[in-house]
Amino acid sequence: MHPKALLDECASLMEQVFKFDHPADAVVSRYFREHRSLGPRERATLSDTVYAALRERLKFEWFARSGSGSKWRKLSILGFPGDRDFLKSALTDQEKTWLDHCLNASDNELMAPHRHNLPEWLATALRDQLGEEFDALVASLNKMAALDLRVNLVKKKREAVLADLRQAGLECEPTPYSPLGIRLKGKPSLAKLPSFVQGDVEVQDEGSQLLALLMDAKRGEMVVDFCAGAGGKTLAMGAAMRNSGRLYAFDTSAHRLDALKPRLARSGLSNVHPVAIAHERDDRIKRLAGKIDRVLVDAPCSGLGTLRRSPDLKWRQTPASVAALAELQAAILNSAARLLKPGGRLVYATCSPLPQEDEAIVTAFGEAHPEFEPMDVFDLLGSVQVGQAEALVAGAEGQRSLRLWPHRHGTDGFFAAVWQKKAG
Ligand SMILES: C[S@@+](CC[C@H](N)C(=O)[O-])C[C@H]1O[C@@H](n2cnc3c(N)ncnc32)[C@H](O)[C@@H]1O
Repeated sequence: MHPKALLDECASLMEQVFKFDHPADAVVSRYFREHRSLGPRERATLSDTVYAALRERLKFEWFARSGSGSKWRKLSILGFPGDRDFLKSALTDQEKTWLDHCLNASDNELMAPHRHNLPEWLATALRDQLGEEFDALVASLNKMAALDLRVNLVKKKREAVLADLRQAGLECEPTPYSPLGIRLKGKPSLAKLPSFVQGDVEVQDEGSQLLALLMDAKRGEMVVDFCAGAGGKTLAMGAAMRNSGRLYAFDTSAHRLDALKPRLARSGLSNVHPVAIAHERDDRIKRLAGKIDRVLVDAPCSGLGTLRRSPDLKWRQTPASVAALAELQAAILNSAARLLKPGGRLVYATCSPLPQEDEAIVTAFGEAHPEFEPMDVFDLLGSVQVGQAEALVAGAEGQRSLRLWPHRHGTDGFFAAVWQKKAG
């Protein structure tokens, strides 16, 4: 496609994504469905351009206050990836001069928001938590998340899969923390890779693997994944249970549970039972009260720990949306806790770094439920062969929680707390 036409396509997609009425990945997918003539390289350029503008929105919008042409065209010029000469062949002389001026602007000329590119409420919350590490977090959010795989132990051991992947020409290494993880170099396509097709591996961020490991689900148990979604953690737990016992995958979104089905088929697991529920107080859940060994609440959350993959979330979430999520999280955790039998384990997790969605929910739950004893995540990680556990936890000794950050651990930002229901 001619660079001028490609830039026009970028500007048109940019305008749609920047309405922020739907998740960016959904808007991009819809655009591609409606523009079938776009080839794979053009699609990659469009999506890289839009995601760059979402990541660096405040800086780009600041630059876009000067120059000529529409805002969407200017954001596209700034976000356009790759060969500058190719891009410049689509620009007027005036635009070329403007772009050079923007590219040559030094960090000192920018104000703090144009460097961190976060809404002020979120920048404040993260600075409060991280102090001097805030800049390192900001830098990490502009890097691409690595492509991590989890080995399906029902089918193969990690060493064998590493050998298969290398044989297939992929560069890969074991992940530093998860004993089941493999980190790939680059973003190779997996669709036709034998290890993927035959279910030896599943795509799962290393942090998400650690959450599933905290459940330590065992053979023959009754386990509930309360907010299973497309089943990233369900599949990990099903394999940990060695395809035995019963693992219920609940979710209010039947659509998301549908996405679990092809993954289940690849995995070879037959112990997973997906159930679409109406809400967290659904009658089907009440029937299981007091009968379950382990319950995972991977709660619906702001997703602000996943900004490397979904930078639009920082513009779509607000303090009000976070407050509404916190109410839902507390309600789900309270309902899910009823499922546990004495001695059972409850794990509450989010992919949010915000204390309102994490520690505040945990504290309120602990105060209302003295029958649940906090467990120390440091000890639990050690017992499931996770290395360097002291680097992964936060909070008071005896009841530490998991706290993962992209800049420290190379994972998405995750939080998890664990309790055991007291016997009798
Ligand atoms: C963080 S996502 C789950 C991701 C999933 N566990 C995984 O590992 O891929 C949260 C999920 O909670 C579901 N959800 C929202 N409200 C719910 C409710 N009241 N009860 C159960 N699930 C709910 C959402 O549909 C969403 O799929």
